[in-house]
Amino acid sequence: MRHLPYFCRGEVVKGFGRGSKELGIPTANFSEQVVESFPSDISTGIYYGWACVGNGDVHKMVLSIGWNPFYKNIKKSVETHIIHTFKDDFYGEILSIVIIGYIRSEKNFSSLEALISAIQEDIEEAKRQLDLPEHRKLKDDKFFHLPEGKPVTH
Ligand SMILES: Cc1cc2nc3c(=O)[nH]c(=O)nc-3n(C[C@H](O)[C@H](O)[C@H](O)COP(=O)(O)O)c2cc1C
Ligand SMILES: Nc1ncnc2c1ncn2[C@@H]1O[C@H](COP(=O)(O)OP(=O)(O)O)[C@@H](O)[C@H]1O
Ligand SMILES: [Mg+2]
Repeated sequence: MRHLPYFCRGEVVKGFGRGSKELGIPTANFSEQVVESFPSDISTGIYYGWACVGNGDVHKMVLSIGWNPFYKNIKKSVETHIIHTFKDDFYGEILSIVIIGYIRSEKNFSSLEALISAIQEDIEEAKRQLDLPEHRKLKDDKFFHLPEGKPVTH
């Protein structure tokens, strides 16, 4: 797919607060400025890749780009669920990600449970894909070791 792998860094901002509360799956949302900096022709949908908060460890992640049709958002969002348990929230911190592969398009669902189980399947698919040697190597990319504080995309 075009644009992949895509490296991106930006501040974590507040969303609608649904991820943790309604879905039990928190997503770190990028600011509008970062969302607008994405290539306009990048497909909306669900992706997998690697992510790190500040200078922390690099973890597996799943990412959603789009309008969340289940919730009919008006603004496009780019949200990362990091496959790791954090002790605290990290609003205001710099999140660095590399988007590696596409999983599926965004969908509407007939129930919250159906949305949650689709996301859980995405997480399992991401875990499997990211164990492949060609995907694992991006975990060690120098991008993750550059000094933070430059919320610049490239
Ligand atoms: C892996 C993954 C897959 C998702 N798939 C869909 C989807 O197919 N349809 C949809 O409406 N929202 C989807 N979402 C987005 C959730 O609806 C969204 O993360 C949730 O509403 C939390 O939003 P918030 O950060 O504003 O609280 C997905 C999110 C993730 C992390
Ligand atoms: N594993 C995780 N992945 C993503 N965000 C996490 C994780 N653990 C804790 N968080 C925190 O939860 C927040 C996201 O929760 P969420 O309910 O989606 O709220 P919001 O709607 O404000 O994005 C993130 O901004 C981050 O501070
Ligand atoms: Mg969120």
